[in-house]
Amino acid sequence: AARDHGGRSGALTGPPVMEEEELVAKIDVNPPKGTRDFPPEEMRLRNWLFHNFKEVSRLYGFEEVDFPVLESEALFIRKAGEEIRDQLYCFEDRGNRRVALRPELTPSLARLVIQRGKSAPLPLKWFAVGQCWRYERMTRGRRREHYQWNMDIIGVPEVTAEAELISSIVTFFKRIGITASDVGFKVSSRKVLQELLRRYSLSENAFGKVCVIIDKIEKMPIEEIKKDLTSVGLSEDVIKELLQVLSIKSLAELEDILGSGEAIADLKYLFSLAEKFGYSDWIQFDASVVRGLAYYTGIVFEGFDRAGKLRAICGGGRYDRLLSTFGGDDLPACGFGFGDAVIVELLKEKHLLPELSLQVDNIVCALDPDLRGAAATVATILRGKGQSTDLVLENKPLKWVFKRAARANAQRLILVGTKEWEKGMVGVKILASGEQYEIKVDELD
Ligand SMILES: OCc1cccc(Br)n1
Repeated sequence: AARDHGGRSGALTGPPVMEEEELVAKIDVNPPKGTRDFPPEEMRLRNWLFHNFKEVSRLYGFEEVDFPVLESEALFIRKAGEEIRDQLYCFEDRGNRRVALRPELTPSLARLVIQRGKSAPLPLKWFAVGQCWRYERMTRGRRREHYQWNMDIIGVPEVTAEAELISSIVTFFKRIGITASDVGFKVSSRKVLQELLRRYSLSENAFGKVCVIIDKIEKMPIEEIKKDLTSVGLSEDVIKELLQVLSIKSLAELEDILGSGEAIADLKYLFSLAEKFGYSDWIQFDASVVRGLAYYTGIVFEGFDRAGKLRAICGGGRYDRLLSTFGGDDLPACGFGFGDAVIVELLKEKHLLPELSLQVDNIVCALDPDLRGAAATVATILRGKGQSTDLVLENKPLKWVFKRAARANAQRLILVGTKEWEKGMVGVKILASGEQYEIKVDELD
């Protein structure tokens, strides 16, 4: 085919055919599988959510911390068969180091606490909002990343710490319009299991595995649960008794079986504190709550939607032995994780998604190309006053400027015209009312 100067074929109807070496395959413009972009409208919702996370953390006197998304793989290798380990996003880096994209924030927090050692003034009240990763086979089409809000209290052995954390989540829910009729917290303690299993010689390591297995009780057939429990050494009778205890929904009934040990004492204290915090109608005892992380050692809780349509909204608990698993000295610790996905599904269900749109105070436009500099001066003055200002950077018809102003919900349109500028003035149009007037630049407020 004849070639024109651009090296393209002479074909007049088809698309331009590039030279072989010029051929560039169009890249996939979607984000990697299981990940999300945050275009402006999504980013506004995310910022709104994170602002509420951070505002509650501030209200509770917590300090913000953060850690690398990339951590040593060793931080997450626990022996209890957790899902979080099966789905670890791990690889070997160019220095042949085994590393992983963090699947949760708590191990990083524990690492930093150990690093800070005795210099850290206890109790520590730290919070973080960070992206966490898992490598899940996309068969289920689920996401591979989410952002998690964490709040942790390090150095307080009393249940007052767990009560404080649950209070902070209730405060968050209230801020965004979620009520106790929408959401509740199932609360229990791993000490229930511990005290029950202490009657049978079960190894420490097996305890973590038992908890991880039980956490799947609503997600797997009961026969599989029983098979897994047998594989960690529980007899048929013990499994039967265990499953019976897990169905208990009242503390009184639990006390009849367990007697008055630490588990009951902790739970009674937590429920009495809930009364004082004013969130009694948000929480209920449920012995089946164990959470799927092996390192919990005491109170555990999870936020659930009462309509039963969604996965757990958040979850947490006490983890008094985590630091020593990393070679540090143990410190009492508790915390929770709150993901950014289920909560948005809940807000959609409840028609509580906030109306968030782009807002600017001013749009500044030069009516003549020679006034671009003047328009830049005006925009700088307005920005110096803390006013968000969109400066039109090219020659555009007024129709275009008005359209952009409407899209940006601009309060004012500032027009820089030759006649006005000669008098040191600009034209102002209040877009809501249509009112328009001229004003001296140095009187702009
Ligand atoms: O909730 C577990 C989890 C961990 C990392 C990333 C995602 Br998505 N989900």
